[in-house]
Amino acid sequence: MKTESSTGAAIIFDEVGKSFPKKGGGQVTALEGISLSVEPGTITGIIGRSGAGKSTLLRMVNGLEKPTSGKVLVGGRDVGEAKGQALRDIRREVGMIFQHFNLLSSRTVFENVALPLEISGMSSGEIKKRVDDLVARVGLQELSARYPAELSGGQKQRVGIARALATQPKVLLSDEATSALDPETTQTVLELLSDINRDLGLTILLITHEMAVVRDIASHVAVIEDGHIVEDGSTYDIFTDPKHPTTKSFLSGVTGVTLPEFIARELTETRPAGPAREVMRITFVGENATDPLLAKMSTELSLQVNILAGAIEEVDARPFGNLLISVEADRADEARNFLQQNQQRTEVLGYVS
Ligand SMILES: Nc1ncnc2c1ncn2[C@@H]1O[C@H](COP(=O)(O)OP(=O)(O)OP(=O)(O)O)[C@@H](O)[C@H]1O
Repeated sequence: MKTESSTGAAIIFDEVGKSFPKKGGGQVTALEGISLSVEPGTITGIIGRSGAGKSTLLRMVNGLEKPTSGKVLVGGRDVGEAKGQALRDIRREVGMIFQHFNLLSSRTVFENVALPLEISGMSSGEIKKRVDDLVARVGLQELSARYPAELSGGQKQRVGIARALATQPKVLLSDEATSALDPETTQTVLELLSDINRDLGLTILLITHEMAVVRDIASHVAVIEDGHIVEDGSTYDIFTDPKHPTTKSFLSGVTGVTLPEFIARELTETRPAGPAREVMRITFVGENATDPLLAKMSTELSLQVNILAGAIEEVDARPFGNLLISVEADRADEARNFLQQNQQRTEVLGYVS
């Protein structure tokens, strides 16, 4: 089902800084030197811990916060400089959804979605048509006359999404929109956001503290820490080849591949004297991700490979595998060369006797 189509707008952060006055004098620096280009029609995740600056960054896109330095451009327009009608125009093009939904409890589903259109002065006939369409798009046509208190969390977020889309925005901001939902409901809401992105082409910028959300929906990701972007790129590249320790720590819970406890306990950083095995992580990426490379390596090199843990996952609709193996330490170089020649990444985790 397609409502009136819109096209996404680019969002550009150009050397953005933001500080707040501190109680009792001085300044708190919330963001510093933020440069990031969000392409029109993409879904970008901003991930960071509490207090990293995510909300401040997001709120600059609709002018709820103004940068102290640098510029934020939405569809080429400078949000920080915009005032009056120009700012209202930008805000109409930027919808937002929230962790706690922010619905009006005294209004029905229909009336909540209609609110931004009433404010914009649209006729009631046009409002009815647009709202019915949006309520159907988010799958709530049967519940249009219900009040928020009569809805589940997932249904409330669907109302929030329909309301955010009412003014046919070019950008949708999501402020931890699935953090208050259970995992199953989170999946259905993320799928709805993906469908909306695909059907309407609007740009989605979402903040989260969960890499699983990024994996499931975003094509790009920026990792933010203490007000700085420490790493950004395509979700696939970040998942398969993270560089920064913060990114690695966000990923450790989500790639789901860890050493079994009895091996982790024995693992040493340096090779022990005597016979030993090297433990390595192999990241299978791209077209070779599902190839039976290990079997091939074992046969071609006559090498005994022990598989310790592993999984194949999908990121941005592309497979990547994560395998932890051990091989005889004396022949580990041969194994690494073989894998690298087949375009796979390896990382030495340590040694066991
Ligand atoms: N209005 C404000 N006045 C003073 N300091 C602020 C204000 N808003 C944010 N800050 C400070 O800026 C920093 C970044 O806050 P921000 O809310 O953007 O982080 P966050 O990553 O969204 O955190 P959370 O996930 O907990 O919401 C924090 O140190 C915070 O205390």
